[in-house]
Amino acid sequence: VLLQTILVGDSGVGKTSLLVQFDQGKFIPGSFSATVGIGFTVGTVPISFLFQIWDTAGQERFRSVTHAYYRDAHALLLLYDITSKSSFDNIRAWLTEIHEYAQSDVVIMLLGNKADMSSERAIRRDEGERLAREYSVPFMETSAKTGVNVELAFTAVAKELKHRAVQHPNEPKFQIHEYIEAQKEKSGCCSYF
Ligand SMILES: Nc1nc2c(ncn2[C@@H]2O[C@H](COP(=O)(O)OP(=O)(O)OP(=O)(O)O)[C@@H](O)[C@H]2O)c(=O)[nH]1
Repeated sequence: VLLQTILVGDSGVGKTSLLVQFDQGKFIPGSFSATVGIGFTVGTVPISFLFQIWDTAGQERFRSVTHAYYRDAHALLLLYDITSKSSFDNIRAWLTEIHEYAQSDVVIMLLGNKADMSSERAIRRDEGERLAREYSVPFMETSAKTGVNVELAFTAVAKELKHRAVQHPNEPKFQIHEYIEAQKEKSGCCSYF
């Protein structure tokens, strides 16, 4: 099964960095040149599902190019930057676009990236949580720099997709929210913030 996950969000929120951190376990500082068209990388996740990951360009002028890719996506990681109010405000616009172009059963997760930059924080954690609750999507803060919650974000999405794919009628439904909360407690993630 090939699972396509797309990272979506404004330019500079850290989509490419998050992908590199997940795929290679490292942070390469400095700016990547803005992704032109569609960046592409393949990574494996612990549950050995092949993930096909699209890293979409956040820049307005590339949007028409990316619409076509929403249709085939199984999951969307929607990113904002916790130091950028505009990237947070634009999440609603991204969600509108997602609802317009993506499959109705697409798995969506909201991520507040750059959680390591606490001194420049512009969006409180509970603001992210509230927005996520409003749209009934799971949420966590991540850092492509320190790696906090990066593995968890991708793993939770992969598990959700796997359970959907192999769901037996009598099996209890996978609860992505509960899974994330349990993992967060285990890793003590939240003391980072
Ligand atoms: N401190 C910190 N910096 C980050 C983090 N993630 C990304 N950055 C930095 O933010 C800048 C933008 O990151 P990119 O990964 O290029 O962002 P992008 O969303 O892929 O941007 P586009 O390709 O333009 O859409 C770079 O300078 C990164 O080094 C993070 O978690 N913490």
